[in-house]
Amino acid sequence: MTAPMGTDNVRIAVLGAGSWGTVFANIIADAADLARERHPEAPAVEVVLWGRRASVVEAVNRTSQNPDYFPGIDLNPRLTATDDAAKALSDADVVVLAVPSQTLRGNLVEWRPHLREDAVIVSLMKGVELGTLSRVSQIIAEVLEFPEERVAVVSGPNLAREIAERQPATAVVACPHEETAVRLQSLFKSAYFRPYTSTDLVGVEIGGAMKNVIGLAVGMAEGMGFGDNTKASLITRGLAETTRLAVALGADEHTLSGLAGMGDLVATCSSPLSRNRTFGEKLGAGQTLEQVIAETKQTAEGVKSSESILELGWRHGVDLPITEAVVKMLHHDLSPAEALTAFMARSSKPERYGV
Ligand SMILES: NC(=O)c1ccc[n+]([C@@H]2O[C@H](COP(=O)([O-])OP(=O)(O)OC[C@H]3O[C@@H](n4cnc5c(N)ncnc54)[C@H](O)[C@@H]3O)[C@@H](O)[C@H]2O)c1
Ligand SMILES: O=P(O)(O)OC[C@H](O)CO
Repeated sequence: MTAPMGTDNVRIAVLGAGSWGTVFANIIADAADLARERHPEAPAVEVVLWGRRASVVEAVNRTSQNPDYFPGIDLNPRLTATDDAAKALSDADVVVLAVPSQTLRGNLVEWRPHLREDAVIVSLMKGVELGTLSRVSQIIAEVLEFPEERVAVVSGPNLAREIAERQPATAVVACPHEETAVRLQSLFKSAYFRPYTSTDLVGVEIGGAMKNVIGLAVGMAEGMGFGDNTKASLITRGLAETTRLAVALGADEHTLSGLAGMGDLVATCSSPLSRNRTFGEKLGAGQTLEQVIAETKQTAEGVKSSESILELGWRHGVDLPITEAVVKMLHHDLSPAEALTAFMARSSKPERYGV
């Protein structure tokens, strides 16, 4: 990896013009403007957003807004969009992926012929694939046959709406190859978005995927009318089971107390902006799964990933009681009240076990 993120101009394609893809493309464009303002000799960065729907693409190009997701919020005017993936990918040095985790494998097969062989791929996704139990970076490496130094992940407490409003936020850019993480960090650092680096891809990805499941559980507690003790208990024990699984998969325990672990868990479990928490809240308030799915227009990754994460736990002999309760409620007709009773009645144990 040389020119893409060195001194030459950079072309970045962001695939997925939904909530996070739109905002992340905007971060990159704003970051490039700031870099140029401070260092006029900095490489030029071109950002192109790919979306499936022609109406969204047309609106971004004509009005510099994405009215379906963020009406009234102005995006960087240098951001352009296309519904032609081949065009977006043509000559892209960095390809950022922001589609649902469960569709990614099929999307990548379609996009692969258009990708540059030396491109760097960055996942913004927070899920674990059903069936294969693969993390997103593993899907990318497998389908594209890319080496680990060209696959990275960005994760953290990043509720898209707040960052669309350019409120300050932080994140982690993870890649086993530190130099890649550092170069991406410099491309993504704007006045309001501060990425840190990590080489712990496993910890960062498991933190991101599991906080969605715990967010569903906390939402259910909220919907059932429970208060802050219940929610704090779920968050804290949720972090314990996230850490157990991540460490069993080879992660560094400390990653889970960082931004991609505790940070994201707190943001998701506290915010009405979280799709996962909101989804759980509606279930806890008594709506059926079908009703909530019908009302949910954006991706709530935890609904499907709860099942693959539970299976990962079984495969590695890791106890995931909150995840198990969420799976039973979502997919096996256990009521939130029954799940809570079963959770509270589990055998007694010391607070620190298994890690
Ligand atoms: N929204 C956030 O605040 C946020 C923050 C951090 C990470 N994430 C993660 O980013 C990923 C994307 O989430 P999002 O919030 O942008 O979701 P979203 O539902 O807002 O957007 C998903 C995008 O993927 C597209 N899409 C849906 N099905 C597709 C398919 N079969 N093929 C190709 N494209 C398809 C949609 O058209 C849409 O543009 C998720 O893994 C999510 O966990 C989201
Ligand atoms: O809306 P959610 O629940 O997918 O959460 C969004 C982000 O992942 C928060 O960091």
